[in-house]
Amino acid sequence: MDAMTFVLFGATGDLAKRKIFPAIYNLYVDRKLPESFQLIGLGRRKLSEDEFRGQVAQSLRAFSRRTTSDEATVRDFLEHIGYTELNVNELSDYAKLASRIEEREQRFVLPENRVFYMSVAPELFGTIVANLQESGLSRVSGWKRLVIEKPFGHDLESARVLNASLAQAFEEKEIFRIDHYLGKPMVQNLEVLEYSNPVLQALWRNRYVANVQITAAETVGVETRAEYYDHSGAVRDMFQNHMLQMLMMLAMQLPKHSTAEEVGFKKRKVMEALRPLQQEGVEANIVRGQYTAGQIGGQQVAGYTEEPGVNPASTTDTYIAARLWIDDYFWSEVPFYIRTGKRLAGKSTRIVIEFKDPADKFSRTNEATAPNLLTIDIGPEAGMTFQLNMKNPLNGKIEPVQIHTAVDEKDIPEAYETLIADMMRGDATFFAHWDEVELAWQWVQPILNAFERNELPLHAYPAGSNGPEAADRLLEQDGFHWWHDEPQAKSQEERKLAETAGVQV
Ligand SMILES: NC(=O)C1=CN([C@@H]2O[C@H](COP(=O)(O)OP(=O)(O)OC[C@H]3O[C@@H](n4cnc5c(N)ncnc54)[C@H](OP(=O)(O)O)[C@@H]3O)[C@@H](O)[C@H]2O)C=CC1
Ligand SMILES: O=C1O[C@H](COP(=O)(O)O)[C@@H](O)[C@H](O)[C@H]1O
Repeated sequence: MDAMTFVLFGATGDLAKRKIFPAIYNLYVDRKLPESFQLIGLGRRKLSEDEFRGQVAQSLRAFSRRTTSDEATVRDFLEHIGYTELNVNELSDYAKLASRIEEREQRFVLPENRVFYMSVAPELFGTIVANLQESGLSRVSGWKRLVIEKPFGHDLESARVLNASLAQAFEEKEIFRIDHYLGKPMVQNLEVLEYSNPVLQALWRNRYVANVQITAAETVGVETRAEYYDHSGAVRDMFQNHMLQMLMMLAMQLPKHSTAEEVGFKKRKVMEALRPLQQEGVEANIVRGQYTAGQIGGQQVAGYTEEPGVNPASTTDTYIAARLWIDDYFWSEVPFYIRTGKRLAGKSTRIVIEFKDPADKFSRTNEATAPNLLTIDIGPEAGMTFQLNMKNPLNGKIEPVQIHTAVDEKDIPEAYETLIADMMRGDATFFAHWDEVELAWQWVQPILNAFERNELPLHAYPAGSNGPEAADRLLEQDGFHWWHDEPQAKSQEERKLAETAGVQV
C-alpha cells in the first residue's frame, strides 16, 4: 500500500471518536496500514498534540475491537498522529495546514499522496473542497482522494449541487462516498453467495422467487441527534442510501469482474430498471410511520415528539416501508418490500428471499409445504439460514428445517475498517458512486414531495412493536406477510386459505 498523509476534518467529533480512529487503529494492529502513514486531525478546538493524542487513546480504549492493553502499541500508533487547529471557513488556516503537511512529507519522506476525509457536517463539504483547491492542497504530485460521509445532499437538487462543487477539485474516481452498509461483511457477501453457489445462481430470478424483503430494524430512538434527524427522517437517513444500496447489491446481475466500474455499472442498471413512483402511486406503495411511547426491553420509552430537541408537532417519519418493482428480465413481477424504522421490537438488519411454492403438492400425502426461505442476516449477527422441507421421521409429516450458519459481528472487521482499508488501496468497489446516488434520489423524490406536503397518513406505532399495521397490509395485498424473527411454516396457499377463513396466521 502506498505511503500517505491522511487529513481528517472533524477529528474531534463523534464519528472520529467512535468509528474512524478505532478502525484505523485496528488496521494498524493487523498491519494493514502502509509503513509510512501520517494522520493530521483537524478541528477548531484549541488542543495541544498531547491532549489530542490523549483523546484518541481514550476513544481506542472505548471503541476498538483490538486490545489496547499493550501500552507500547498504542504509543507507537499515536506517534503517527498529529493535530492542527483549523476553521474550515478560514482560507489562511489552509496555508498553515499546507506547511504542516509539507513539513511532515519531507521529514518522513512521504510522497504527495493525500486523503482528505470529511467527518464534518455536510454543509461544510463545499467550502472545504473550494478551500482545498484555492490553497493548492489538492494539487499533488502523487494521488489524492476525498472521502465523504453521508448524508450526500438533502434531495435530488441539493445532491446535484453538492456533486458539482466536489467535481471542481476531484474527479469521480477520486471521490469515495462512504455508505457503511456496503462495508458490512454480509452485504459484501451477496455477490459472493450468488457467484460461488450455482444452486443460488440458478434460483436468483423471478421464475423461482416469490418476493424479497429487506429490513433494517432498530431499537434505538432518535438519541441525541434530533437536530439532524428531525429534518431528515427515515427516508433520508436510511432508505435513500443504506436500504437502496442493499437492494442494488442483491438484485444486480453478476459482473464478470468485481471491480468498481463493473459493480457500479450493474448497480446502476438496477436503479434504471426500478419502476418510477408516480406521485399518485406513493400512497399505494409507501407507508410512513412515527413511534409513540412504548416499552423496549422492559423499559418505558418516550414517543418521538416527546424526545429532546424534536418539534412537538413534528411529522418526521421514523419508519418507512415501501413496495418496489424492478422491471427487468430477471426480476419483473417480483415485489421487493423494504422497511426501516427506529424503536422497533428488535435490532436486526436482514434480507429474506421467499421462494415460490411448488406448483404441485407432494403427491403421496397431498401436504402443503412451507416456503423455502433464504434469510441473510446482515447484523448484529452476520449469517445465513436456509429453510427447506423434509419428512420428520418421528411423525412422518413434511416439516420445515433450517440450515443455519452465523458469526458474531464483533468478531469480524467493522464496516469502517474494511472501507477505510479499501479506500487506502484506491478500491472504490464498495463505495456509493454518483450515478447510483443520483438515481436513488431521483426515485425517492416523489416520496419526499408527498411527505413534505403531508399527503400520506402518518401511522403511529408504539415503541417496541413491529411498526405500523399499514405496512402489513402492503404485503397482504399481494398474499404475503413480513417474515419476522420466528421461523414460519405456513405456505402461501395455507395463508390465503386461512385469510379467507378469517384466521390469523
Ligand atoms: N456520528 C455518527 O454516528 C455518524 C455521523 N455521520 C456523518 O459524519 C459527519 C460528522 O458527524 P459527527 O462526528 O457526528 O459530528 P460532530 O458534531 O460530533 O463533529 C463535528 C466535527 O466537525 C468539526 N467542525 C465543526 N465546524 C467546524 C469548522 N467551522 N471548522 C473546522 N471544524 C469544524 C468539529 O470540531 P470542532 O468542534 O473542534 O471545531 C467536530 O470535530 C457528519 O456529516 C455526519 O452526518 C455519518 C454517519 C454516522
Ligand atoms: O447511518 C445510520 O445508520 C445507523 C444504523 O447503522 P447500523 O450499522 O447500526 O445498522 C442508524 O442508527 C443511523 O440513524 C443512521 O444515520
